[in-house]
Amino acid sequence: MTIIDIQDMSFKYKDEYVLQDLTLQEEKPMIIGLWGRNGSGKTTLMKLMSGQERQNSGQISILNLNPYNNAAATKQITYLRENHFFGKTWNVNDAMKFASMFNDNWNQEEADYLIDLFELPRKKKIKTFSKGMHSMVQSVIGLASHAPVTMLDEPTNGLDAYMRKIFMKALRDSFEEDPRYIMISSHHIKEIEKICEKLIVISGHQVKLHEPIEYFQSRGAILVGKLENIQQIVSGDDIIEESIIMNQHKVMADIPFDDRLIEQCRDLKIKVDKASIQDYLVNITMTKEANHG
Ligand SMILES: Nc1ncnc2c1ncn2[C@@H]1O[C@H](COP(=O)(O)OP(=O)(O)OP(=O)(O)O)[C@@H](O)[C@H]1O
Repeated sequence: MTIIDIQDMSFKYKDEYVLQDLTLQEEKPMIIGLWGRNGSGKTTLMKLMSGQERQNSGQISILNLNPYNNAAATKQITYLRENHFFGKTWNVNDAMKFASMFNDNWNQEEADYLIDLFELPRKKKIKTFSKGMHSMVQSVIGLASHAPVTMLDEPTNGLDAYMRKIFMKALRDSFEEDPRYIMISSHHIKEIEKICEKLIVISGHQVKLHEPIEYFQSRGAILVGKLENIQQIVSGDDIIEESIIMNQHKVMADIPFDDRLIEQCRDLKIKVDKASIQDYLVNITMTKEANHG
């Protein structure tokens, strides 16, 4: 069954395109990461997929339904945006009651378990909560809703290291109990790489990459050595960052970091390391001019 089918979809605010001719297809449940630089359009994509915005052109189909203005579709979709709005006087119990009315698969037992796990006070007004506590309330709703398509926008925003760990485990446990399509956006790639099966990278108004997480874990090499030696291995088009340090050339290349590369570099006296996923992603989503300074 097709879960997500987005074809040549474009969306603009006033005259400015945020997403242009974007295509994305998903056929199976998974936890998937959504990464992109600030303003790349992650939130906008989630809003479109949850029917809160309408595309200017192209098609969006979620579980074979067009989500815009469609109650049947939105019942299957949970989208928790950053700084989700809660009523001014609401406490955690009120928020759960409200969320349960809009989610057919609501699991109150899981909500209760997560509220205790996150140590959230049930009777205090949510508006007095810290940023991290606010994020946790959103995560409880996101997970307890058990919607076939769940989207969490920066769910770990404001969470300390301990709570991030707890949240990630809760997310994994919830998914294992009931596999569904859970998309989480985050700037903390190191954190989401551990639980995501795939990663979507948004850049240049489109899905630039949509690959298994292993692709990112094996891609991106940093080479340091003589330029003429590096050029024997790496073509100019593959170079995504370069600099000169103490007469040595240092480049990051968009190539696989594997045994063959290590061997080639050894023969040519080039020092080679795997680039971090974070640095690799930043470089492949930067303009060429900015990277070659
Ligand atoms: N309501 C709006 N009106 C006009 N422009 C908007 C509006 N909301 C977002 N934008 C613009 O759309 C672009 C994409 O914003 P969006 O919030 O989707 O990015 P994002 O990838 O989620 O960013 P971040 O990582 O900073 O949260 C930005 O240029 C933003 O300024």
